[in-house]
Amino acid sequence: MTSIEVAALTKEYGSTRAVDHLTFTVAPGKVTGFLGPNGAGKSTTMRLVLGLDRPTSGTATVGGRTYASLSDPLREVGALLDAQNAHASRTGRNHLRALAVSNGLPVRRVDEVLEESGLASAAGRRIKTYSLGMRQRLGIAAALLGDPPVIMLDEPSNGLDPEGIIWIRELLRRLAREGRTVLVSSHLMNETAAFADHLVVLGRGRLLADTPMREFLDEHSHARVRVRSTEQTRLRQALVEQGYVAEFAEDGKLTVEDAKAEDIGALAAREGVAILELADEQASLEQAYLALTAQDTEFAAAPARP
Ligand SMILES: Nc1ncnc2c1ncn2[C@@H]1O[C@H](COP(=O)(O)OP(=O)(O)OP(=O)(O)O)[C@@H](O)[C@H]1O
Repeated sequence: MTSIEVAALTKEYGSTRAVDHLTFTVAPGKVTGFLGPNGAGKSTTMRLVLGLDRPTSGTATVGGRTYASLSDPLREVGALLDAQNAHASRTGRNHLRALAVSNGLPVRRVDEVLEESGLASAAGRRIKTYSLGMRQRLGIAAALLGDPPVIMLDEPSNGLDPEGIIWIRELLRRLAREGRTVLVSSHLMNETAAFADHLVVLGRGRLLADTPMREFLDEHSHARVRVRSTEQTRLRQALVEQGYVAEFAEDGKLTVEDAKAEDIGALAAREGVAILELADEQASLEQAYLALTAQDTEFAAAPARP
């Protein structure tokens, strides 16, 4: 079982600290979602794990060894960093064949991964005719070529259509079930929640969260009720008196935090207020994530002037 270990990792580009004293471990048998806004340092961290860049300080290792010291790297770590860097005038199949041959991998793997990534029928076409989604699939096929126990994918859903997004989700789940170590970056919380067992969140190069997905969900998505009645102001008053936080939404409905529909319905009945609409709602996970990273977004839009 092979983990990815990042320890006190720091990378500076001139005066920019892209990765700031980062420590976390990516465990086998799980999909770990690597989240953070643009510029948070996700790609830099992955590049450092792959030895494509040298850390300013700290270490990034796979199974206790640096990538550069692995004797058979493609059999140990499969990675998708930039799907655009394949040789555009080659066919998809030839691109994978060249990779297999130069890395001493069995050529039969080429057809297996083409099949697995849904590219079999396009394998004879030149990569320059591929859509962005097909290039992503080709990049993922290349990452799987050596049948590695560790897989790192940087924004693999980029350019994929809804069918492709479901495919990647299922692929990631399967790779984790097979006991592999799977690290997948994204800047979308809801997308990540659909496949990740564990979350590592970065903001401006720093670690903001390293937590099981379940715990993040329990902690950050709370129950809330939306209610519309014949007497909204009176209902709100009654709710506030009972200790609820109840605010008017733009559509005139009341939003009651940390509440259940059945309790609010019962309270309205006691007050003699007629309910017109009543629904349980989960606060958006995306909002919790945005709140977590709000201070650390490099390219946040300036707030609108009133
Ligand atoms: N080669 C480089 N030279 C100078 N600065 C760099 C270099 N690579 C990354 N950076 C800077 O380091 C910071 C982290 O970038 P990085 O690409 O790792 O973030 P990211 O989380 O992957 O974001 P994105 O989702 O936009 O790819 C950014 O401020 C970026 O501008």
